[in-house]
Amino acid sequence: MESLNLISLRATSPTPRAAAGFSFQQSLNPIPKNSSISSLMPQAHKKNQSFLGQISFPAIKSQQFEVKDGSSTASETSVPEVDALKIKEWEVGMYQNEVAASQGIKIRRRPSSGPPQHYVGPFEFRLQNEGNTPRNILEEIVWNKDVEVTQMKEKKPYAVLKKLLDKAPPARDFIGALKAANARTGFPGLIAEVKKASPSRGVLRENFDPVQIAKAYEKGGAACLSVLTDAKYFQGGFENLELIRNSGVQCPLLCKEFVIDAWQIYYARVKGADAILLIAAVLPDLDLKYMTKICKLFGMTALVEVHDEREFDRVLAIEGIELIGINNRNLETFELDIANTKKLLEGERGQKIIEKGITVVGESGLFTPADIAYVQEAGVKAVLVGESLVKQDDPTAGIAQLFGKDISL
Ligand SMILES: O=C(O)c1ccccc1NCC(=O)[C@H](O)[C@H](O)COP(=O)(O)O
Repeated sequence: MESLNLISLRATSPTPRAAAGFSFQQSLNPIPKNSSISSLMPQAHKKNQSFLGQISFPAIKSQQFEVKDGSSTASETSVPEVDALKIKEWEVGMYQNEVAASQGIKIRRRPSSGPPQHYVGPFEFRLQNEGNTPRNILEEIVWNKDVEVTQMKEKKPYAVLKKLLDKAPPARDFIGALKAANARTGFPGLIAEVKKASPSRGVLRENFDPVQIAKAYEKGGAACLSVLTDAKYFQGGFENLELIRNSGVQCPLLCKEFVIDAWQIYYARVKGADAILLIAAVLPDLDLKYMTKICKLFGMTALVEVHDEREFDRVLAIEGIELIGINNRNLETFELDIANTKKLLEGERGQKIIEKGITVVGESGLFTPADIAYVQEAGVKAVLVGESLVKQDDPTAGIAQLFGKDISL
């Protein structure tokens, strides 16, 4: 039975929908042109489409991205907000969860039991139950991101970003930089992470100057940099990405975000990102395909992250993916095991990677030259390293220590 816990009681803000979060109408991902919603449904779910028949999809305020002859446009349609429409939005949100679940994705994109907040006069109550309580940290991050992106999109809609895109400097070749570093040093190309804190480790560096750290990494021989842009859980920000981009640092930059909406790719590009992280544990195949295409359109690289065999197989089946990260950290439990990289690259999967010419990045938990040698032996051509470098007083020296050699030369 559902437990009824009063977990918050506060005056409502002037914009209760935004304060409550989980407002779905602006957070629907754009649906590729010429796709009907039923064509996006897995077969197993097609029989269960009672609510779909009643939804007029064009009527939902949505932002649709169109790709035509290599050019991109975004359009917005508005309709009056009515209660019935809100109910439909919930149904669509739940449907997204269903599609994801059918692909083995355990992370729910948003709460499945309806809006968690209930308004009684000026007060707000939350009824806690399994459907509206995140099951793990990754799910919590994703649900919060949904609210955050909805609010950011209101401030900077596609039309605004499109104009800013034209002014952004061209994207740098992320994979090219990794390959060149690998060829030059004989070690995996290094993506060094500019990260102040993380949910699993807390604050990693009190005295955190993103530009100083980025310059130290570049000096130490990093091929590329990864910049955390999430503020709530990692104490990062898009301002860090922008500051580093404008500081004269030449390394291509990865926007380390929790992407749930194509709008975030536009925003990252405007802020100077050359690459962006797409997490297979969060994004269904259709999103991965679609977002990868948007990245290509912008000259950006998608780093598609997997943690287990199922995610790896899904991603290997998608055409056009050139960079795959194997995360040694389970983002639901925080468990770290660098043997995960080896396990996933053994046998047929490793063979497929070679045949398809995909570059693999070993991610997380790399602290010593032996760790680097271990994942290199497993088949990676690049590594993504955060904690062991960012904690060093001198991150330049930290890189030489990590590789057991000065790789800047
Ligand atoms: O690190 C976390 O606590 C975490 C929690 C939830 C989602 C993502 C998380 N980390 C992202 C990463 O995997 C790392 O930042 C990255 O791979 C570098 O790892 P490390 O070298 O171990 O800092």
